Parts: sequence; C-alpha cells; structure tokens
Amino acid sequence: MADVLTQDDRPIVASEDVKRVGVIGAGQMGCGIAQVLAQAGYEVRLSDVDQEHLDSGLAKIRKNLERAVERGKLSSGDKDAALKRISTGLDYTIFEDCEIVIEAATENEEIKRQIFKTLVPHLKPEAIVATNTSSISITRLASVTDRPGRFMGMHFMNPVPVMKLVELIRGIATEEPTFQVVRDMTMRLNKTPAVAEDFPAFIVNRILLPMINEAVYTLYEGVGSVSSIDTAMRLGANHPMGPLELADFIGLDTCLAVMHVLYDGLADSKYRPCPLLVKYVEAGWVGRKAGRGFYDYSGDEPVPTR
Ligand SMILES: CC(=O)CC(=O)SCCNC(=O)CCNC(=O)[C@H](O)C(C)(C)COP(=O)(O)OP(=O)(O)OC[C@H]1O[C@@H](n2cnc3c(N)ncnc32)[C@H](O)[C@@H]1OP(=O)(O)O
Ligand SMILES: NC(=O)C1=CN([C@@H]2O[C@H](COP(=O)(O)OP(=O)(O)OC[C@H]3O[C@@H](n4cnc5c(N)ncnc54)[C@H](OP(=O)(O)O)[C@@H]3O)[C@@H](O)[C@H]2O)C=CC1
Repeated sequence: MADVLTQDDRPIVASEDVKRVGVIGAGQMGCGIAQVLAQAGYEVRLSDVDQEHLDSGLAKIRKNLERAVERGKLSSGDKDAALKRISTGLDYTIFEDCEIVIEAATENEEIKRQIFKTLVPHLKPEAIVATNTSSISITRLASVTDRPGRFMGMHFMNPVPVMKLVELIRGIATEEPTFQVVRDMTMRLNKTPAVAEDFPAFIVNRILLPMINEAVYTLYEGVGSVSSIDTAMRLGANHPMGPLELADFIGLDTCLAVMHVLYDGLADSKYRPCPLLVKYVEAGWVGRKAGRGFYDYSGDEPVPTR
C-alpha cells in the first residue's frame, strides 16, 4: 500500500499494488472484463446473482481464449494461466482482498445502488470501486458508498477483448490518486483511455445511442427494412455493423436504459426512446443474448424480424 493520504485520510492503493480485481456481473461485459484482466496478469474474482451465469460466463471466456490459441495469438500455457487466475463466487466475501472492484451488472440504477451498498462493507478501506455503467451518473452512484473519493466510471466497449477504448469518468468527488490508479490499469490492459465528464451517457453513448434510436425510428416509420437499414449503414457509412445489428449486439434493454437516462437527464425530446424499441424490450426480444431482437438468432444465420 502506498503512503499517499487523500481527502478522507485513508491510504489509497498504489498502481503497483493492484493484484486482485473483482468483477460484479457475469454478463457479456463482466466476462469480457474478467478475461482481459486475467490475460494482463491480475487475479480476478467474478461474481453474479446466478451460478449458471458464472458457469456459462467462464465457458465463454475459455472458448474465446481457445480461439486465440487456434489463431496463434496466445500460447496454450498463457491461456491456462489466465483461466487459473479467475475465481468465481455468488457473494461479496470474494472481494475482501481486492484492490479494485469493477461493477458490470445490469444497466439499472436501483440494482447498481443496491450492489454498492451491499458491497462496501466487504471491502478493504483503501479499495477502489469502479462502474462500467453505460450512462448513469457516477456522482449519484458514488454517493451510496462510503468512499465517493475512491469511486469512478471505467466504461469498457463491447466486445471488450477487441475494443481499444475505455472511457474514464470522474464523479464530482473522485480523488486524483483514484483516477491515476484506474488510468494505469487501463494502460496495462493495453487499452486507450478517453476522459469524459460526468454527463448522461458520457461521450460514446451520447453520440452512438441516438444514432441507434434513430435507426429504430427509421424502421418504425417504414423508411427501410431491418436489412436495408443495416446494409445502408454498413456499406454507405462504412460501419462494421449496421445500427440494428449493433443494437442487438449491445442488448436492446441496455440501449433503452441509456435512452431513458439521456431523455431524463438532458430533458430534450430528441432523446425520446422509439416506441418500437420499447415494444421489443417489453416483449423480451432484447437482442442476441435473448436469441431474438431485430434479428432472430435461432437458426444458423440471423434472420431479420421485419
Ligand atoms: C453500449 C456501450 O455502453 C458502449 C459500447 O460498447 S457500444 C458498442 C461498441 N462496439 C462496436 O461498435 C462494435 C462494432 N463491431 C465491430 O467492431 C466488429 O463487427 C467486431 C469487432 C465485433 C467483429 O469484427 P469482424 O471483423 O466482423 O468479425 P471477426 O473477423 O469474426 O472478428 C474480428 C476479431 O474480433 C474477435 N471477436 C469478434 N467478436 C468477439 C466477441 N464477441 N468476443 C471476443 N472477441 C471477438 C474475433 O475473435 C477476431 O479476433 P482475431 O482478429 O484475433 O482473430
Ligand atoms: N452491452 C454493451 O454493449 C455494454 C454494456 N455496458 C454496461 O455494462 C453493464 C453490463 O452490461 P451487459 O454485460 O451487456 O449486460 P448483461 O445483461 O449481459 O449482464 C448483466 C449481468 O449482471 C447480472 N446481475 C443482475 N443483477 C445483479 C446483481 N445484483 N449482482 C450481480 N450481478 C447481477 C445479470 O443477471 P440476470 O440476467 O440474472 O439479471 C447478468 O448476468 C451495464 O451497466 C451496461 O450498461 C457497457 C459497455 C457496453
């Protein structure tokens, strides 16, 4: 532990002392984050509310690493070592020895607030808490913890092992040493940080999600079909995925949650979630992870639903 005192007079962990990192939520993001942490040499503690999610998450990480070995990007020994560094558990006692815990559970403020309240009594006093939220106020989330100075946003992009960016967001109370430690960790993960202020949806999603929402309006108003909209944006704007394909990839529940945060937080009607997006989420058609969104994923190839 470094001998650095900050506003709340407790020593804060130093970058070189960060060895054990917790991840809360074994969904697509939590598993991706756990994978890149383990590959970078951190001991990872991964938790979720559901043992099945932990089992399927670990299987997904194993598959990703095996694919990297097959493609000659990773040695078999490094794959085994990375897998060995990940342990799992259903309760927060697994985080007692962690220097940093990254929350990557469902994009729902109430769920996240509950997680942080339950989590902090289990942490070392000097531990840092980060959230991978796509949109929610870092300052508000920090305020439910006993350590707003040791709290910040660390927003990875999906798929985590491939995407180079991590948005770093300070809340109003985030202390500089916290920021430095999280930035150093971002670099060790071989990612590029971009600093964003604590405004609804930060930078990437402030720009990307209204574009996706507009694509859903374009579908809703019959301007184009699912495949024509996606083809238009892939070939016409050189996007690697069409906006509806990307929405399914992100999760329509997450897309809708981000639009709500933009609409509520910025009080501007241009962020109104498209009613068709709302309907798909209400139907449980939340994208790839549910087997159905703007595409149906039950067959060999995704089939457009409209
Ligand atoms: C919502 C938020 O809060 C913020 C966000 O994340 S917004 C979403 C941001 N992400 C994007 O915009 C992604 C857009 N899509 C893409 O960039 C690309 O389609 C893609 C990288 C996902 C796939 O690329 P592709 O060229 O079509 O596919 P493919 O050739 O199969 O894969 C390229 C590499 O990515 C890897 N990859 C693809 N999907 C992956 C996944 N889900 N997990 C891990 N690795 C993956 C592949 O293994 C492959 O690796 P190698 O080069 O080492 O072999
Ligand atoms: N999807 C994306 O492209 C991106 C998402 N993010 C953010 O990352 C976070 C996670 O998103 P993503 O991985 O896509 O979502 P997923 O739906 O894939 O995963 C969320 C996981 O969290 C679990 N969970 C729910 N409540 C709790 C809890 N109290 N404690 C622990 N785990 C819990 C869920 O379980 P169950 O399903 O049983 O509820 C699920 O396994 C969100 O904040 C999202 O905004 C950030 C960048 C990109």
